[in-house]
Amino acid sequence: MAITSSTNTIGLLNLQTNGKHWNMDLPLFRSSHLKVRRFKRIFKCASQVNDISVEVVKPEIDFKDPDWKKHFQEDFDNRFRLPHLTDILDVKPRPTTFSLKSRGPLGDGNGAPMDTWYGYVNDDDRALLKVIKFASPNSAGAECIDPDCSWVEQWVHRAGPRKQIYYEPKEVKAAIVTCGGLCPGLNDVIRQIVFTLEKYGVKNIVGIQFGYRGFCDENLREVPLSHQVVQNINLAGGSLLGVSRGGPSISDIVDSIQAKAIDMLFVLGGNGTHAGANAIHDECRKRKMKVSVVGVPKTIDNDIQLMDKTFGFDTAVEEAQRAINSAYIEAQSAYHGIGLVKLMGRSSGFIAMHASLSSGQIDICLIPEVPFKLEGPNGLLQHLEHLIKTKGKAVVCVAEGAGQELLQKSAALDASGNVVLGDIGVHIQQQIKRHFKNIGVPADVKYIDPTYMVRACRANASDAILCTVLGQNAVHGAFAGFSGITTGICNIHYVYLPIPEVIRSPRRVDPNSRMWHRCLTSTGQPDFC
Ligand SMILES: Nc1ncnc2c1ncn2[C@@H]1O[C@H](COP(=O)(O)OP(=O)(O)OP(=O)(O)O)[C@@H](O)[C@H]1O
Ligand SMILES: O=P(O)(O)OC[C@H]1O[C@](O)(CO)[C@@H](O)[C@@H]1O
Ligand SMILES: [Mg+2]
Repeated sequence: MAITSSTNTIGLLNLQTNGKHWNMDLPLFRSSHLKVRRFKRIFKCASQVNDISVEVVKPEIDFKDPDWKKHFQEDFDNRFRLPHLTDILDVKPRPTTFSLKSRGPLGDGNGAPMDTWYGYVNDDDRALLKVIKFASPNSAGAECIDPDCSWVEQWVHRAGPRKQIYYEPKEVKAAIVTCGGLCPGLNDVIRQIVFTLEKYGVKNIVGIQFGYRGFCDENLREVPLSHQVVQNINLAGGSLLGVSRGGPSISDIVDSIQAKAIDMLFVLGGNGTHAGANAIHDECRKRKMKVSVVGVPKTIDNDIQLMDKTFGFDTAVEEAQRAINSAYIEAQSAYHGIGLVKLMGRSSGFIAMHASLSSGQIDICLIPEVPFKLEGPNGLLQHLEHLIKTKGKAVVCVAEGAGQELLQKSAALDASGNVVLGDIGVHIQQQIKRHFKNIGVPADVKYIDPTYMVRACRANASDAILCTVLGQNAVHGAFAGFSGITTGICNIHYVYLPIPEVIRSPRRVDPNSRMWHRCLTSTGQPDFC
């Protein structure tokens, strides 16, 4: 596998097993050798893995250079600089039309900003990306840049309304598109984008139907959006505009943006959608178009880098918890009951980990980041046998991407090119039944797969607030003249980030993190190696 170079990466681990290629960041120093040893241990654990090769790309920083911190910070500032219309176009700003001081009963949003109102964000405002000072690379979850774990400030741009804007609101045509899978809160974000655009004075707002596909399918017309249209859409789950995977080429999408005369494009989606948004931004730049492309990260999997969480994740966890509760009740009420719940999480086990933690009812949590064995003295089945003997019941939660090496490999891809996973839930269910039959111990296995139920619901309170802030900030970012950016929450502050930095690789549960250790403490499960 080719090693992709990433300037945010001090080292990069290229790990090959007989069945799989894993390309992982060593996000920051954390003693490469320690980390390699740990990965080797983890991967040897998986029963199908018998060939491991590991390569660590040498750190690019020369820590002997007395100025290395300065160089690191300069490089960091460059990487996190937000692309702006003025990078390629000679456009001049004008005073903003957004002011909460100037709102009148008609809400026309056209009042002049008041100099005495301190509600604007300064372009030089920053928020800290990393807030823990680790004393040692061996501290749990440590991310260190150098072997001494020196403190290096990493600042990112604060999100919010600016005093100067780069568009004439009355002339703006803004479009919103939602791509990928569903996620609770999509409608809340659409609604806030529309409200905020109108607050600036934008009249021409449209929705693109069914993801990127809607740009080029003649049967899919633009949907006019206004306060009235979106007023109550947050009361239902799903997306008013529809979603899809796959779709037209970037150049066809940009042709369509040009033909439709769109000035601002708000893109709601996960890592694939953001890769698309960034490519659209690049192509618009190449064509010298005055277009702001702004993302709002959407994924119940919570697999976007650098953010505290993505919208929809909390709601998905809450829904998942209901399924776990049902599995628990079934297991408790049956003789030798075993409840098994499969949850979404293609390559990241955040939903499974958080739902296990929040329910407090899980004995075994299985995630893609931590391989496990079914058979043998340290295997999952042996532990289940022990739980049935000692507690009389057991509840297991498995993320859909976990234990894929235990299943027959398939080459199938979805329309976006994502690998179609094997059904680990069904496999584990069958193996548990077979095992208990073989040992002559009765076991009543109840399997629950709430997959689409956890994401087709309406956003809960905390997600609704997050969606509101992100939707508003997306509009502020576009009016400020940024493009190729996304908006998120970072250490409880709201920030703008350049898209490439958040999609370098999917965010995964770190098996060395305190959160995973807390989950293990809560379930009491052993390592299944
Ligand atoms: N590398 C890429 N470059 C350009 N467009 C992409 C890329 N990857 C995916 N896309 C497009 O982005 C859209 C959504 O991608 P995908 O289906 O992977 O969902 P996602 O945004 O990752 O969300 P989810 O979290 O639901 O998987 C699709 O229309 C797909 O064609
Ligand atoms: O069936 P679909 O729509 O392709 O979505 C399934 C995928 O969506 C996700 O929830 C990401 O949105 C993954 O966890 C899951 O693999
Ligand atoms: Mg994706």
